[in-house]
Parts: sequence; C-alpha cells; structure tokens
Amino acid sequence: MELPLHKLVLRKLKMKLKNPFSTSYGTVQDKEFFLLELIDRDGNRGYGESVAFTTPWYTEETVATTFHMLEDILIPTLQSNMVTHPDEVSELFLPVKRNNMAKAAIEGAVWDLYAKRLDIPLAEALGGERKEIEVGIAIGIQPTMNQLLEKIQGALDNGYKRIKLKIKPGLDVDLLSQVRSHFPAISIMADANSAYTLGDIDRLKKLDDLNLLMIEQPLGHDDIIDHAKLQAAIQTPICLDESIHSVEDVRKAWELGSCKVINIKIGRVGGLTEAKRIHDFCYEHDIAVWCGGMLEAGVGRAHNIALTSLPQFVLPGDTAGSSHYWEQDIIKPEVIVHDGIIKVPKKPGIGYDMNFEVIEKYTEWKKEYDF
Ligand SMILES: O=C(O)CCC(=O)c1ccccc1C(=O)O
Ligand SMILES: [Mg+2]
Repeated sequence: MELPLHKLVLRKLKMKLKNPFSTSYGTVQDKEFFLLELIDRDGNRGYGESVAFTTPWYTEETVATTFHMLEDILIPTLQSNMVTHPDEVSELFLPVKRNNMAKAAIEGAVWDLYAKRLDIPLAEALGGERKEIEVGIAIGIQPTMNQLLEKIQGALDNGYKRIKLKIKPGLDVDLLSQVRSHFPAISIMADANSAYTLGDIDRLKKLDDLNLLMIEQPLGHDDIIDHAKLQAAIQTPICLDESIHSVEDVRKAWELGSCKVINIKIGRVGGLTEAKRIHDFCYEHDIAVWCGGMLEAGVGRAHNIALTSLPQFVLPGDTAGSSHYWEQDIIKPEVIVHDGIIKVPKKPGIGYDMNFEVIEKYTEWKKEYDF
C-alpha cells in the first residue's frame, strides 16, 4: 500500500556537545544537523536525523552538502515518486552517487513513518529481535593520561561493556600500555580514524601484546588493500569503518581479508536498508558486526538502537546514553543506559517522542515541503 506523504518539515539544529570530542583528525564541539519530520495524510510523523559534520573530516559529506542534496535532489525525487516500502527509497536514489548521509537522513524518516503506520516498533519492522542491547562508549583523545584514566573509570562505573579509545601516531602503544596496566581485564579497543600507513607496521604490530578487542580503521579512509596486508601481519582483529559504504564494499573487504569486524553506521552506508543488507551478509559469513556512532542527537540514536536489535550485532557498539553527549536531548525520554544496557523501545516507530521544547531551542531555521 502506498505511503500517502503529505509534508516534510526540515529543521536545521545546532547543539553543543558537553565535552569536545577529539580524534586523530581534530575536534568536534558543535554538532550541526538536520531533523526531518515526514508527515503522512493520516497525521503520522516519521523522523530522520542527518549525521554529516560541519567539515568533511570523517567522510566527504558536510552539513552544507547534505542540504544541497536534500533540497535540490532527494526531496524532489521523493516528491515525484510513490513509495510503498522504505526499501524503495534507496532504489529511487540509485542514480545519485554516494552522498550516503543525506540519503540516510530522509530514508530514516520514511522507515520511522512506515513502522508507525504499521503500529510496530522500528526494530521489529527491520527484523530485530533483541529486547535489550549491550553498548560501549567511545572516549576521545584527552589532554592528559590522568583525565583519560578518569574518563575510563567513569565509563566503567556506568557499566559500559566496552571502551573505545581514539589513537594516533605518538599517542598509541605507550598510551594503550598504560591504560592496560591500570585496567588489566576490561574490554578495550582502539580507533585510529585512518591515521596510519603500512610504513607504521612495526608500531602497529606492538598492539598485539595489549589484548585489544580490535583496532578500528588504522589505515587509509578509502583503503581495503593495505588493510588486508596489515591483517595478515597482526593477530588483533581489524574493524573497518570509513572504508565501508555498501554491502559491495564489505564483500570485497571480506574476500581480500581486509578485516574481521565491520562497524555499520547507517549514515555512512546510505540508510537502514543498506545497513540491513550488510548485516545479512555478515550474518551469512559469520563476520562480527557492531553499530558505530556519529555523536547523534536522540533521533539518530534511536535509529541506531533499532538497528542494533538485529541478531548479528554481536559486539557492543558506540551508542552511549544521551547524557554522555548532551545537556538536553531532543527526545522524550532520553536514551538511558543502565549497566551498559539499553532497552529497545516497544512503542511504534523509533519509540521515543520528540521534545519540541528542546528542538525549538536548538533550531536555527525550518522549512516545509509539500507532497
Ligand atoms: O560516540 C559516538 O557517537 C561515536 C564516536 C566516534 O568514534 C566517532 C565520532 C564521530 C565520527 C567518527 C567516529 C568514529 O567511529 O570513527
Ligand atoms: Mg571509527
């Protein structure tokens, strides 16, 4: 049955992170993003959130390219085509190369609306079965070792199941050894955001002694060849993040032996439909999967929770609780983490209500599109 679309409300928000987030590339303090509210003719409302940052440090997309794609290409495409199922949205967008984060923002709103029309949770619409998900936390590069150790202790006190630390050349083997000696038994992984090359192989081999769960994206953001060479030389599993934009990328990485683990980010792969395809491929090939994060506000976070309810999400992801990032989140209730666990909401769609008071406070402008 056709999704009778009526109107899209696009809001541009800017929210300040409680703590600046530093990686091998630099620091994020303000999160600018779009909140998409897709309304059908029966008054149901589906929500999506864009994840590209202000500058193209993580992938090539930005807040400005997201707006261009939404306004000039993707919204007009949706306005002039009928859809019956959210899977058709990524098909409609096939002629548009890449721009995956812009596509995912709008597709996410369609998925939420679709689940609400069926009166079922988004997790169920995606085929997820978990009632609760285990989550970890990502800690950015800290000014001092003491601050880092304090942050780790705080995360452990909150029950997070796995700690991810950002590393870069010069802040790696020594830093992780010190952390390991303070916390001999905890689950630790490192994320380099592609700060190394194969020239650093001797340094990267030293990480094998530290009992890391995995190392995320050590090499080039667009590489799968050198990662295969590195994986053959080290024991620690490699997880690919930046290199993966589609299930085809996963297939090639798997055939080459470039990694043992995949970080799925809905935005990076162009939406929930492609995320599910990657999940299914990894399920069939017994590749461990976890859900990455983009410092999302509540709507993006809710989509991540729904996705993580699928069976092959066998490792805790980066979906920490709202209060780790924000003074106030845009959803009600906020995402709560108890003993490292989030309960998958049972209400229809993303399962959280919008907190319009907070949304209004952070909205810079809004614009409406009729269907
Ligand atoms: O807490 C989160 O949302 C994830 C933190 C994180 O590691 C990250 C945040 C922004 C951009 C890229 C990454 C990454 O996984 O590389
Ligand atoms: Mg990463």
